[in-house]
Amino acid sequence: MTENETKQAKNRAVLVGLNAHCLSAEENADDTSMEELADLLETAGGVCVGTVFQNKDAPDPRTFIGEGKAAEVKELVGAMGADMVVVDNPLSPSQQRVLSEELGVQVLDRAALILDIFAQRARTREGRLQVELAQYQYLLPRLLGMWTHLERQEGAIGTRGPGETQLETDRRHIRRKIQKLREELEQVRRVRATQRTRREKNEVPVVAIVGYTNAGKSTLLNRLTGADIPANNRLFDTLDTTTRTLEISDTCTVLLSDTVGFIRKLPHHLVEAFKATLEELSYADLLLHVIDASNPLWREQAAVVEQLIVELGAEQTPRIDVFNKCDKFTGDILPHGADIVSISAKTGQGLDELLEKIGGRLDTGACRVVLRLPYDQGGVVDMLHRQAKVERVDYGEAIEVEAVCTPVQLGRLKDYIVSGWTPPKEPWED
Ligand SMILES: Nc1nc2c(ncn2[C@@H]2O[C@H](COP(=O)(O)OP(=O)(O)OP(=O)(O)O)[C@@H](O)[C@H]2O)c(=O)[nH]1
Ligand SMILES: [Mg+2]
Repeated sequence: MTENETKQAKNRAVLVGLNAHCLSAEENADDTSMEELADLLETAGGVCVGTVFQNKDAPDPRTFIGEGKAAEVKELVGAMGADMVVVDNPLSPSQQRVLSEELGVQVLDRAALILDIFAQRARTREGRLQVELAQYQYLLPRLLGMWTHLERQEGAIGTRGPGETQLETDRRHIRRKIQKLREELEQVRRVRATQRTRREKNEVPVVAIVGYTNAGKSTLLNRLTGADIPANNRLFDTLDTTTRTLEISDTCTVLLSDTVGFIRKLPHHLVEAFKATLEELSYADLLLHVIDASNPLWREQAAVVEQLIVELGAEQTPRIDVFNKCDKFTGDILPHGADIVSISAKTGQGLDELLEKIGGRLDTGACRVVLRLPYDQGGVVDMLHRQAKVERVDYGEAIEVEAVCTPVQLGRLKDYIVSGWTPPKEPWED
């Protein structure tokens, strides 16, 4: 066991939540968000040793929960031997500092806890850079209070005393670091953009799996493609995108991607930092929104995902709602419809129907076209043999191909199509 793990295993936390009329739903705590907070704590490697909940008209500007409640929390911290307090609501940097001083232990809010989990989980270079960027952005306004939590990751930051001049040096240091991380990320992304262009040239439709954390996204990808992505019953198990090919039918092969799970109150810095990864969603030809139907809160969870899809500019992308864990489902009747399917990624139930729907979504509007390709585009013919139904190939002045293609392929091949299909007019072309 490393020193870090020993240290983390010891974290005993008191959870605190505040419900106030004047706070938005995003900022408020309730029973279910407190339960989720306990799951998050466990995922981060801590244990919950007590919970304090407070109802109040408005948060206290100084201590957030109010002096009296702070005293109560302090007592509980002492009695339970806790070394950390986690507040479900977002705290301002100064509230976080004041609380930490009054309680005598480290105080985190939900955003900081999620950041910590992401930091533990990120595996790829891009993932790590994104988390680090989000951490520094979170840290910058909090430097005065010195966030001991981060010291574990960045020994250099926390080991110095927070003297006034030192503080300025630290701020400058962090701003430089943020700048450097942005540049490194830019570099990584350029490489990825090139890969994406190559993938698009290959004309394979991209299907992205999205959904609330723990909904079963990785299990589904594993089940469909025989991949072996870890799928554990904990939050944010997957942080890095994995892509595999999947044969839907004789004429249709797709790329299927697993993505990072969403959660309520995802820290803003994190959404910002991960935006580039998540923007992959808007390049997808189809989204599979995996919903954990066995969770009584699936409606709320699905709404969070919907909202993030909009925020990421992917609301126009066609979507199939996949109600998962139907082997465990005991509640009301689930919605059903053309773009909805119930499955169990665990038992395999409903997967044929899902494949059919994916195929249908990508195949509908398939039509027979004649293409004329210059000889230097011979690769397209190979692609058509793999991805579409080729009926005839003539090698004359140019290569003439008659094939049945899906709408996605048609769009991409439009420059070569000589008959059978005219690209739809863009609204501004009239
Ligand atoms: N009963 C049942 N359990 C399932 C099903 N699908 C997934 N699970 C379980 O749900 C838990 C989470 O599954 P994952 O596939 O890791 O979920 P995920 O959406 O990838 O989660 P994150 O990567 O954390 O966002 C695991 O314990 C799975 O075994 C299902 O159809 N039925
Ligand atoms: Mg996963």
